[in-house]
Amino acid sequence: MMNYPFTAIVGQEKMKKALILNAINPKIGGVLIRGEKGTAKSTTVRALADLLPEIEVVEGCPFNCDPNGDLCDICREKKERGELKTIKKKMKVINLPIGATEDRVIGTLDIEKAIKEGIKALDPGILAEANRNILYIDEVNLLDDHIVDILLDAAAMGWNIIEREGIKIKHPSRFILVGTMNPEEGELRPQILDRFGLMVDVEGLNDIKQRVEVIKRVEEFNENPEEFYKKYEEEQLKLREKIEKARELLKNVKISDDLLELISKICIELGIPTNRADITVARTAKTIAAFNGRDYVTVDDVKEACELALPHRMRRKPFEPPQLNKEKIEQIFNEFEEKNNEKNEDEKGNKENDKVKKN
Ligand SMILES: Nc1ncnc2c1ncn2[C@@H]1O[C@H](COP(=O)(O)OP(=O)(O)OP(=O)(O)O)[C@@H](O)[C@H]1O
Repeated sequence: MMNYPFTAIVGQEKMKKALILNAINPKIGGVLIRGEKGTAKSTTVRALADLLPEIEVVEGCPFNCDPNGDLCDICREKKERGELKTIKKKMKVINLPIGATEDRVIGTLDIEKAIKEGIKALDPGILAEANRNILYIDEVNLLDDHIVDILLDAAAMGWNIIEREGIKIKHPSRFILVGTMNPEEGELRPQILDRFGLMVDVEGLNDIKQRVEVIKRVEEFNENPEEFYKKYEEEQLKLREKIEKARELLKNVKISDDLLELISKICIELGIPTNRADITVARTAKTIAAFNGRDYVTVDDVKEACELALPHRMRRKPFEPPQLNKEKIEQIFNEFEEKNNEKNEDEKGNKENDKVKKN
């Protein structure tokens, strides 16, 4: 069945931005989307598939090995023999259903065959498919604890490791974790919360015009998905190209030491212990700059990145919803801008003094 087009989602800009940023830069580390029922969370994640770029993978590899990155045993042998061929493949959204068993997630291993043939004895699971793709979990807060632990281990190491009766088989598994959840059905364990690069709170639309537009578009889409898609084809193409360009530009995006200091100051003053926070804010700010077609980061990019990367990392009591201390952040940004203005004034003054001296 055809997906509802991403560019036809009404409003919900923050959720759309967070997903796009991850498509540009997988190193951001995914996104957790929290919100009430029926606010287009799952529709938007599924719609992202159409916008995803192509990546280079080893031809025929069930784990989508990166020819220039970590390789599974089969690809490593091929490389040593000089037989490694690469092809381009579109990134995908891989669904992890809530009821998935451990075998389905990590794959199944034929032990007798594995002794002789190694990794060839593995029937790949979801973690294989998810390598270098988006791993999507709807209702991630309802996922079985045991499966959560498997995901956390794989995410921490970048490898899926299967140990059975003294035999150890592994393959690369670096996925972009995207989860959606309705907080009314329970909060998420802090360990998994911290694994998401970004977090977005989605609220239902409160504008009559926007809500009417949703009814019209969804009805039109259901009546004739192909026709509906055609209406948005050009916009989809434009956005895909913008993502593609941003991926190229990202390599050259620079961030000043002043802005790095600002990021760390914010994290310290908000009492966020993990350095992962600073790193993610910086990466996200660079990616926002690239999406806007710039090769340098601005204060506004940092501000937007903080709003996406920090809320779920704030200290809070157990089971309290994650929330950003917006006033505190605003204050730090104001101080930064005041200091910058003073610096600029001083520099201007110095230049004028120089002029006077020269004359
Ligand atoms: N802003 C929007 N733009 C377009 N369609 C929307 C919007 N908000 C809701 N919808 C439509 O409402 C329906 C419900 O959306 P969806 O299933 O994605 O919600 P959800 O947030 O994932 O909630 P649930 O957990 O109930 O599935 C879909 O048909 C979707 O297209």
